[in-house]
Amino acid sequence: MSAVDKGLILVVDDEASARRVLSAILEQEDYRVVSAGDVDEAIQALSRHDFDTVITDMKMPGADGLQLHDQIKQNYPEIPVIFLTAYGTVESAVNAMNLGAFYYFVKPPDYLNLKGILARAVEQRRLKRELAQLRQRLTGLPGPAQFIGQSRQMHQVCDLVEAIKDSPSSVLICGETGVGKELAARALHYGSVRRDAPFVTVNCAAIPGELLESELFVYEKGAFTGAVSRRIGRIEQAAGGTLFLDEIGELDISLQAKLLRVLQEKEVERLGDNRRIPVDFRLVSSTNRELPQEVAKGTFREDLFYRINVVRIDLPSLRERREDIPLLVSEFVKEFCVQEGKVLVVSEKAMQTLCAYHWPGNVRQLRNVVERAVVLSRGREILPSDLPDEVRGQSLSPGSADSPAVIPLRELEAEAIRRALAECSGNKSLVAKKLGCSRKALYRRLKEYDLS
Ligand SMILES: Nc1ncnc2c1ncn2[C@@H]1O[C@H](COP(=O)(O)OP(=O)(O)OP(=O)(O)O)[C@@H](O)[C@H]1O
Repeated sequence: MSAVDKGLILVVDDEASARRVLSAILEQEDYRVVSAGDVDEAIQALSRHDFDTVITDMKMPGADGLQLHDQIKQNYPEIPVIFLTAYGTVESAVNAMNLGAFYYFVKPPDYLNLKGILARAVEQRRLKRELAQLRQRLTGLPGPAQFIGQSRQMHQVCDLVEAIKDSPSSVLICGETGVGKELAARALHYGSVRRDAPFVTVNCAAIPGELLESELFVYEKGAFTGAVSRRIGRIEQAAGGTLFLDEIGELDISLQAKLLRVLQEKEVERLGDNRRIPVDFRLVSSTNRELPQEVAKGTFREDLFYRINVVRIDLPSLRERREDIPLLVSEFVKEFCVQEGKVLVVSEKAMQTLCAYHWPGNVRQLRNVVERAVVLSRGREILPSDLPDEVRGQSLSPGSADSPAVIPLRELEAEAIRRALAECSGNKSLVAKKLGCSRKALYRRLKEYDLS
């Protein structure tokens, strides 16, 4: 970061000369500037960079400044927006200020005045950012969970979480490793009426059988070899709150029977003194196994399966919702830049590489890759060279270590469209040209594969 870096500004104007003049003036003042010629470009830029302020023209062909303002207020409410407007649109700019815009100037603006207002906007943005960080530190982690994702699948998950959060019914969260199952469990708890009671996690895969039993149920001194003092088991600890059994598919068959009894009788038998204690908790479980298959094999009790699976939440893998990758990347970059004290953006090529990878470890892997890139990056941009070899080197060639030997044609076609969209920054005419199909055919496939 330059010692005099004053902040990152997005300038939006359909007139190239107006963009150039304003950008040059701001750069002279030690602001960094990204410019966009229309609202679509501006929205793409917003998903990639963490702007301190947006300065936008009001009237533009297609979507106008007001629509951009709406989008910013919805998705990035902390970014101040300054309007540049012609005399004819002053009324709209005043309305926008009533809806939360920071300021407006009639074109051509008095640049001295504009610089003063911009400095205040940037300062306000920094204060809000600091406040959010302080709040997060004060409330302490683990806290309420925040799902990042705009895809249709993530909207469906969030709607389901919202609909069932206050119900006492048991929930089973299914999905591959790293898709956010624990995050969903936290969202359920911290969004619910139980939020002030404990959220207790037990990882059934990480704790061996006998120890797991002692984790779950109270044990007394001498209850079994190694038990030296009295302690409240996890089930009792979750009283009034949520018990999250991570990887429930790993629970051995004798513990499955004990858990089933607890769920049926709403009582826990204390290990060691055989007293029965009433318990009230909501059970949320997660698994990356196909439990019906385990039931069929006899390794998971059918009666327990029905008890824990009253409501099922399926979390999609990251490759099934690639449109969320740019947003996840930019949020993780912001988070790790704060941690590392850096200011970084992701280069176009690096973002394309991230969007094209198939992410077997899902969001966890993406988060780790971004953290590593932020730590390694030496310049102002994250480049493909800051990404690990496996992410850079992946191709759709059959038989490579990570990719399946046979790729369904639909998947190949959807992948080709995603890559072209990323390469052409979403310009549909160019995408259609590059793919050698008509715009109409492209739009049909975009709809069919749910790509935006
Ligand atoms: N939608 C999301 N938005 C933001 N962060 C996410 C999202 N999904 C997952 N993460 C992050 O990815 C990491 C892994 O998430 P989590 O532990 O919830 O996954 P999991 O499905 O429970 O994994 P496992 O099956 O391996 O236990 C966490 O750091 C989590 O915060």
